[in-house]
Amino acid sequence: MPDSATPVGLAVPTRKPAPVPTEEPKDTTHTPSQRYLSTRGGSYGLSFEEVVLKGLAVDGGLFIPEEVPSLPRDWESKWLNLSFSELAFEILSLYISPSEIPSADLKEIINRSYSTFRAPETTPLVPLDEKDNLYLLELFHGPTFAFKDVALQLLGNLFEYFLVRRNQGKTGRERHHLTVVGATSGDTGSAAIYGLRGKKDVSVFILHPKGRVSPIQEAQMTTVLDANVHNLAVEGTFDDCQDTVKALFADPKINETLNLGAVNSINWARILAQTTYYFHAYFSLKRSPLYNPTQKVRYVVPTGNFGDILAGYFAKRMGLPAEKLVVATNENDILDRFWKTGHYEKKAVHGVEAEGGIAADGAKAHEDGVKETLSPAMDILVSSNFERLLWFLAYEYAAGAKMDEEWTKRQAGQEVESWLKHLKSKGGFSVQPEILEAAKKDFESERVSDAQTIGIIKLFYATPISNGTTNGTSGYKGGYILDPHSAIGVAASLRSINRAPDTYHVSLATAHPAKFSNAVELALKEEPGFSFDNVLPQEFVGLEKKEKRVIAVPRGAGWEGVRKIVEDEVEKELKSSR
Ligand SMILES: Cc1ncc(COP(=O)(O)O)c(C=O)c1O
Ligand SMILES: N[C@@H](CCOP(=O)(O)O)C(=O)O
Repeated sequence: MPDSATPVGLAVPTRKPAPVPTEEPKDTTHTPSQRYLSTRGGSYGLSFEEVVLKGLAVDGGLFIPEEVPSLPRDWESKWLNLSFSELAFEILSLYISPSEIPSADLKEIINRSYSTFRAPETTPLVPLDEKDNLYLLELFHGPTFAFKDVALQLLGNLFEYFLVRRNQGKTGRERHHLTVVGATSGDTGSAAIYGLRGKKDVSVFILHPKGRVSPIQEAQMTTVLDANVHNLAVEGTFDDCQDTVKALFADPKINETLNLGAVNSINWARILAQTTYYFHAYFSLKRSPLYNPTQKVRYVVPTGNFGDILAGYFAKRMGLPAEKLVVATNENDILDRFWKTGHYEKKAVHGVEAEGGIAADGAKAHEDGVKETLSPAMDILVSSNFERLLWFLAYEYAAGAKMDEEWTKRQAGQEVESWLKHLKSKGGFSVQPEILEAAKKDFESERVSDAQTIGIIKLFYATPISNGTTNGTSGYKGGYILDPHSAIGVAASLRSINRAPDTYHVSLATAHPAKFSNAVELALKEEPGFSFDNVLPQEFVGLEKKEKRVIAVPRGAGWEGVRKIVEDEVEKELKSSR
């Protein structure tokens, strides 16, 4: 068995062990920072620690805070020059009181989480076209080269902190053992594995759709040989993996015996952690010598499971002056169709879906409805976090009835539940015109085809960066190599700039291009001087040839088949470790 401190697969910085919590736990009655509701109407009075460890509410809903805190007075001047970690501390402290995690501990967890990032600014803001006010927010400088590291480094350390606190003085089967189950279309899996590999009292099971993640993503996950890491290659789509994970959470038996934990963005801590970079980008802009305070800011987000952009929505609700959040989808465009029509339907109903599963722009539809695109991490039909936005939209609609707060919240939960029942039974639902209007106040949306994605990768490689700095992806001076997901954001940004010139556009760059050789090679192989080897970080060289460990899950195994694998593997682990 490899030593968990010895990096396998990825060359990683050495991690410091988690410190023992600085204060004695005050039995089990940590004063909760605030309580959390379920988007399906339940209110369980749970604390931050409880929602982080549970992941999903028992009614199948997602947790949301009862109150979205407002920003402190003078936040703009007080936070202007803070580092990423200092900013994360200020934001997280609005949700987590020191009685739940003492401030010194929270600071230490945050600092440790971001010490693994390669960029000193953690998430640097790079000017892509200063004339057009277009900036790229590079979120891929963490250990696995994807934006997921920002939240999953923190979540891994939070899990560890809570488990150390719960398990003090306990031995053997008395110890709280967490069984993390997650679904991935490529990036969450490796970021979660990296955040949790070798951690005590945690087993990790990651389900990925076999053959539908990029070869580097697959290797990043399956070459990690730590005993507590289990990769499951599922015959099916990402949505099948996500449905299986949700079915496991809905099963009281496994939930009780194995203490399931979530690493997907259904876990509230993922969203909370991601709000930091929206603020960080805002302050990076404000500190720039060219900043014009009369210009507004838009954030453009390549979107799949709706977790990344939802963090922006929370930042906006807290008070960040984001004029709009722009949803950028690939050809799996359920979200774009929602903003255009008010219908949330699994199956495309507008003109782009042509007969025989071939769309007008040449995209192939899979028999299961998901198109395989050049941005595979966003090949998702049902975006789980959209449910959280639906709750807020339903809440505001219900508030029009001017009833008390309890009634309004209950009403919102019931509305969400009824929409989701329709999604399950009829494949879709429609919202009231007022709700669509409310959704349009904060959001716009764009759909970007594969052909457009390739066009954008080419364009920005061929166009020198306006200030001539070395870009963060390859060291190439002049042009910029975008990964296909980030390219979708940039394509949507250019369209948004046409509608809203004189507005800053912060386009979120969600992965390093080396993870997606297929799209990058397709776009750039004929460009003079281009070589994919120059894009490849040292950490990826030879990765695909390393020893792998993976469990195959045949089509038809169902969630019960996965449950059996999880139960058996956890039992083996517990036997060998205790
Ligand atoms: C590289 C990349 N870009 C964009 C996304 C979409 O993010 P979200 O699912 O939070 O909408 C993902 C996956 O989630 C991803 O891995
Ligand atoms: N694109 C994701 C899909 C899972 O999304 P999550 O944000 O809910 O974890 C991936 O790369 O796995």
